[in-house]
Amino acid sequence: MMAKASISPASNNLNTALPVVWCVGGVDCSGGAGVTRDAITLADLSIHACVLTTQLTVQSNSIMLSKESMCASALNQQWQVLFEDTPPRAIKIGAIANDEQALLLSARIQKTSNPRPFVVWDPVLSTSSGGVLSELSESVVDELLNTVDIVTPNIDELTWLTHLPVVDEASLLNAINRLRGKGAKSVYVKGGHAHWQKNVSDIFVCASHTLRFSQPKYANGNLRGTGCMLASAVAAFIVHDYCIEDALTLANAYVSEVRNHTLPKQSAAANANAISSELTAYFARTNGFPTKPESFPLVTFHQRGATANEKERDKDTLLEASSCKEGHFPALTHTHLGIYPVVDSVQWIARLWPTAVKIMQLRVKQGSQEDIRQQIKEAIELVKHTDCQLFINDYWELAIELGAYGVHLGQEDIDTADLNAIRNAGLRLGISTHGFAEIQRVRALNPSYIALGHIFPTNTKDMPSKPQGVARLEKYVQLCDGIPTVAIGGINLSRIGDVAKTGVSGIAVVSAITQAEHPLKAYQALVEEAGFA
Ligand SMILES: Cc1ncc(COP(=O)(O)OP(=O)(O)O)c(N)n1
Ligand SMILES: Cc1ncsc1CCOP(=O)(O)O
Ligand SMILES: [Mg+2]
Repeated sequence: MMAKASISPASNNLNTALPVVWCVGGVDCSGGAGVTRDAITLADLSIHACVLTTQLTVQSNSIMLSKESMCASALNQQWQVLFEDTPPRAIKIGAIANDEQALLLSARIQKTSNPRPFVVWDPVLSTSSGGVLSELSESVVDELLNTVDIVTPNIDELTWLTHLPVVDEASLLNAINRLRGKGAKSVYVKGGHAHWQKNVSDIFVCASHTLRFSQPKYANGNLRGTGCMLASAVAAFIVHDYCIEDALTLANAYVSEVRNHTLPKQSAAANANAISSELTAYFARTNGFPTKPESFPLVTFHQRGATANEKERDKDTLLEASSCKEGHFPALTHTHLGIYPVVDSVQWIARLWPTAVKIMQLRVKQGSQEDIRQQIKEAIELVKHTDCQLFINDYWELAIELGAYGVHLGQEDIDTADLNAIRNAGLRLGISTHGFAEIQRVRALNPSYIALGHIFPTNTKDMPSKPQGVARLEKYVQLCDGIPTVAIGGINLSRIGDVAKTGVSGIAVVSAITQAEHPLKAYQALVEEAGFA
């Protein structure tokens, strides 16, 4: 499983109906960007926004006339009055007018502990109409970088923060490294202005890994404030308890859906009514939680090595990211999978196959290579002339050599396994995932099924991630968009009914069968309770 950056949002002291996020930034009197855009985005994602104003900008959709900065003590008062009443679970910072404001904010944030809010800094330098909003000295920028959890510049802002030109992939990575060297815990650079890229490719870098988020090139039309929207959405999804990788994936999909939803379509109706379409295009429509599979970015992932050659390896993976393996793994023979027993010996396969089970997995975690090889061989032999689709966990080379039906791999395995060899040998491939980012990573590989877990707490395996629950499972199934899905983790007779209602294609279980007093009866009861009979 991909290592998740360890970031957890604080919880509110107040028993408010909605979680609270503070937006700190400038008021754009046209409503297109700034804290107005933040508050609308947050409300759209079921968050209450408190607004701490740093400056009033007098601007329309096309021109910025002037700005009036708030003095630091007025900003301080806003902080004080809100803090007792509606403490934030996250803070989204936008345009900071000057050093005084910035130092006040970083001092306040550093003193806020227990619970400590998650802080996103979108370092807005200027308006889309060209007005400069922020003048910060280098030491103050560094202070802020060391205070916040994530900084989200676009390419120009990255240059502003680092004083480094960013003109291609190498200089982009160099500037990100500079930012991290200055103390930024994690950096998310928006690639919208990266003229050298074929697709829009945003990049997230933290201490342990790098993720790329790619979308086809888009036109923003008259839509403003998409950077504010993205950073606010990240704060919102963190507060809704998503890990940072999933929060970024969801925020990216959210902005994409708002854009698609807002910009005029090239339809006859839009053309006939071009003037009003133009006008409405300034004003982002609300969207709610993103759900459309086509608006989610392609995600590629690279674990950062601990060796000197790290830079080179990062580069390799990033290049590889754009060429994400083409082709599909073979489809499953039966896609209504039903109950999917995952067992640790060939004896269990022998015991269960008379049930007419449609899919099983041999997951052997102990024993000599010779013993494992023998078990895989016998298991393949046992199900050879049956309907049962047998997947071999981990041992993809043996699975190919011994002619298995399929292989099941985890997130780390797909970094090292030869996926082309598996596909060329005609084996099916199932892959484990643990959230939105991993699903988007894996969808691009066109596997035979996607496993989703762990849904409930489990004693069978130590899981670094949190249980996902049935509500998220339902969203994951929708995102898999027709690729067969398998739910796994802590699923038993009392939980299986709710799991089956999500529309998942199969339900994998270990202990509910292998620790049952009567495993065959337990299998049958699960089939019936899930409505798979
Ligand atoms: C159906 C199914 N889903 C998930 C897993 C877990 O696989 P993986 O992440 O490779 O972890 P291990 O099983 O190897 O511990 C699975 N085996 N089957
Ligand atoms: C292998 C695995 N991967 C995610 S959860 C899990 C174990 C599931 O076992 P159980 O069904 O006993 O909770
Ligand atoms: Mg495995």
